[in-house]
Amino acid sequence: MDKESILHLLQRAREVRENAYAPYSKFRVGAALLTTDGKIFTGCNVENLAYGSATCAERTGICKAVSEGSRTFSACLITSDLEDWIYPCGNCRQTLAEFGDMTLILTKNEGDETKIMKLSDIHGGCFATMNELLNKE
Ligand SMILES: O=c1ccn([C@H]2C[C@H](O)[C@@H](CO)O2)c(=O)[nH]1
Repeated sequence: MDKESILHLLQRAREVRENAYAPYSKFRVGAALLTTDGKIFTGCNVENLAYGSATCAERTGICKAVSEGSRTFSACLITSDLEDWIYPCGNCRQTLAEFGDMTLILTKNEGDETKIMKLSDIHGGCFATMNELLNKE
């Protein structure tokens, strides 16, 4: 991916981070998903009093995209309030893996430094497909 496209995704993720509803954690996250046909879907985290049922930014973005008919992604960029790299949580890794081995673009709270990898490089114990799950011992 070229630098310009990455910076555009970063800008969109920073914008949507402003909409994070995070009164409990006070930790805002923004994600921007790029589809294989060039569309961008953004998402922020949306919390509620039952902490465990918060929706992460990445899953908000995936749900928006799938609801609008897009299921094939080439990249997911994530940004947050953290001064360090933000990595997707286990639930999000599994949700992203459901839709293929996309590129992950990790960033920090500010600046345009990126860490780029494939989801499969970090998704560890997650199963990529139902077949993989069923074929596992
Ligand atoms: O990759 C991540 C990690 C955390 N969060 C959210 C969930 C919760 O609202 C808050 C604290 O974990 O950050 C995300 O949206 N994405």
